[in-house]
Formats: sequence, C-alpha cells, structure tokens
Amino acid sequence: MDLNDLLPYLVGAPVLVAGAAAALLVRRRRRPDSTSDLRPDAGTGSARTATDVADRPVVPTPVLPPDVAVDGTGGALEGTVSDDLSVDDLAAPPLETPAPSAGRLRRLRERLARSGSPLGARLLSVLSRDTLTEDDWDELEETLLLADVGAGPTDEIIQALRTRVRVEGLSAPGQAREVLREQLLALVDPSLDRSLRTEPVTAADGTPAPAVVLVVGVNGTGKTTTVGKLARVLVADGRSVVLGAADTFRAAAADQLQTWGSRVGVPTVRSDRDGADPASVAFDALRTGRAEGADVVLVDTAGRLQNKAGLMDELGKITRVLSRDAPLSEVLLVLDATTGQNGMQQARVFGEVAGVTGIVLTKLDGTAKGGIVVAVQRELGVPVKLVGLGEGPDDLAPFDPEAFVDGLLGQ
Ligand SMILES: Nc1nc2c(ncn2[C@@H]2O[C@H](COP(=O)(O)OP(=O)(O)OP(=O)(O)O)[C@@H](O)[C@H]2O)c(=O)[nH]1
Repeated sequence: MDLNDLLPYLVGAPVLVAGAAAALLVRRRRRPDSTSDLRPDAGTGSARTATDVADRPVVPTPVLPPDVAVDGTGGALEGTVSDDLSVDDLAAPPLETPAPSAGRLRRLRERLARSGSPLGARLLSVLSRDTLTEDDWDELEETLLLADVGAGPTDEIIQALRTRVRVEGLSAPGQAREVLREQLLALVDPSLDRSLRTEPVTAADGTPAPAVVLVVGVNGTGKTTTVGKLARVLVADGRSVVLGAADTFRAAAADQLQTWGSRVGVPTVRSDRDGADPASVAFDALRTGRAEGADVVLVDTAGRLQNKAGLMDELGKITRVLSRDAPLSEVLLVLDATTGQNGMQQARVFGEVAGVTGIVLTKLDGTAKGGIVVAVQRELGVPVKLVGLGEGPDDLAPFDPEAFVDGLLGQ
C-alpha cells in the first residue's frame, strides 16, 4: 500500500472522530432527562455562585461542554421540557468575581461630567446670580424642561424655589446649592421603596420557590445587558441565579445572555429554535430554578412587538405561566435615558400592560438630562430602582437619590 492508498484514511479519520464527537454533543444537549456531575452544583440542589467556586481549584476549560440538561424529576412544577429547550452552561470560561454593587452610583458624577454640564450645575449657575430677574426664572424653567423633568415637576420646583428665594434670600455662600439640593431631592423622592425583591418566596403548595424577576422594555433599551449585569450583582451578593432567555425574537440575544451568565457561573435556559414560544422558555426557566433550588430566576423578554395588542398577549402569557404558583417578585421596565419623551411613551404602554414594579434607567452615562428620573417616576408611579452607567459588566448601580442629586450638582 503506497501513500496514495492511505490518503483517504488519513483525511477521513479525523472527520470521523469529529463527527462522532459532534453527534455525542448534540445527543447530550438534547436529552432532557440526563443527569451529570457537571450540572451546576449537582447533588447540592443549588446553582453555582462565584463565591461557591472561589475556593475550588482552577480547572481547565473542558473540550466538550458539560452535560447540563434539565433535570425532569427534581422540579415541583408539572410539565415536560420541550425538546428544543436546554439549560446551557457551556464550556465555562474562568469565573469572574463581580464588584460589589454598593457605592457604584458615585461613578455617575464622572460620567455626567464627561457627557456635558449636568442639570444641577446649570441650574446653580443661574440661581447663584445676585438678583434673579424674570428672565433668569425663565432660564431655570427652560433648563428643567430641556433636561426632561416634565412640565408638572418643573412648575413645582420653580414655585418652591421662588418661595425659598423670597422668604430666605440666597445670598449666603453655598445657600443656593443647599436649597437646590433639597428641592431636587424632594422631586426624586427619597421616600420611595427602591429595594429589589429577590428573596425566595413560598409557592402555593408551601414549598420554597425562587423570586422571579421579569425584565421588559422596547428592543435596544438594554434589557439583555441589564439582565446580565443584574445576575452579576446578585452573584456578588452570594445569591444563586438562573437566567431565562425568553427573547426568542433575536437569536443572538440568547447567546448574549448565556455569555453574561457563563462568566459568573450562572446557567441560562434557552430555546435552540428561533421564534420559539417565549412563555414556554420562561416556564422552563422557572422550573429549572425550582429544581436547582435557585434564589432568583431572571427572565429576559423581546418587547419588539409592533402593536399593543400583540405585546399584551405575549407579556400576559409570560406573566401567567410565571405567576401560576407564586406572584412575580419584580417586573422591571428598562428605559433608555437618552430617548426622552419617546421613552415616556413606551413607559406608559408597558406600565398598562405589564404591571411594572420598578424602572431600570439605562445609558444615564450618555446624557446630562437626569430629569427623566423624575418624569418617569411620576408617569408610572413606580420608583427607579437601578441605573445603567455604561457598557462595562459592572456598570449597573442601585439607584440612590442622594448620590444621584449630588452627581447632578457636580459634588
Ligand atoms: N452607554 C451605555 N450603554 C448601554 C447601557 N446599557 C446597555 N447599553 C448598550 O445598549 C445596547 C443594547 O443593549 P441590549 O442589552 O442588547 O438591548 P436589548 O433591549 O436587550 O435589545 P433587544 O435584544 O434587541 O431587544 C448594547 O450596545 C449595550 O451595551 C448603559 O447603561 N450605558
């Protein structure tokens, strides 16, 4: 046998080996009832956290993905897993340890400074003038309106400032700043409960169930990014998390979410089929969360529907399947702070449809118009709970009214 006779075998052998490996991989990923020690925390019943894994020896990234098929026996919920759904925790890269979330809002000051003169600084430059003419008051009003504060709140703050100036005068050094700080803080309303409900709950049958956080909003506002960042915040706080990729409209959204999760050891439940039923993915995410004994299930949605009826149908179905055994813990509406009044229109629609419990204002780093915080809270009657301060993985901060107002004032 010369070299020419051997050539087909030399070429064919690696192809055969690769083919067999691929077949194995597909079978393992599709098999809904398989179990493996490579499942997130197999045997302990809880999903991994970065804290959990911090003490473990560093293992090289496996060549084949771990078998993380849904365990069809452990969950308290009824129903079987559709064939095209899978829990993916593929080829985990080395886990990252996210930064603690406390104090992150302080970074806003630098970001606001970079994106132009913040609202507070502009107001202050007028208020610090020796005597305030009607033109000055008009300038203050215009500044507030341009910063998206909204007509009602703008009237309120102008009236309050006029009274303070008349009664107290603002001649002492620093007094204008102090009065403005107080008024802005009153508008942002420090009395609102901004805590995120992520404690496990008790299901109707008396068993513990994960808190479910549903994330809604128009496409492009930053929902997927926010879910990823929020998973990191929760992991940093020692919570176990399962992600649900119910944005089945854009195939890349599930990949994007899975990448976020895998960086901090959080599994993602997704569909391998484009345009799969989002409610079915959401349901399986919750079922997996219960089976894994996770603290929180975070569900990303598409929000790309053209009309309100379609949106109502889709979100209604998702909410129904998620709240069958226990009420949703949070419905977070993600709004892009740079879209101004357009964003307010979206807020109204989602407010009617989804029973929003909190607002996440993203891209606050890209605008000096912090007034949208006030406008959107007034419009929906729910607090801003989180803000996005950039594209970095830890650029999501719990909203703190005092730090925010100080950021606006350039303090
Ligand atoms: N500067 C800045 N960019 C952000 C922030 N949050 C998200 N983004 C960016 O906004 C873009 C859209 O984010 P996605 O998370 O894909 O938006 P989405 O709402 O999930 O979009 P769809 O999946 O199409 O519905 C990405 O480039 C993000 O990096 C933020 O707080 N600041």
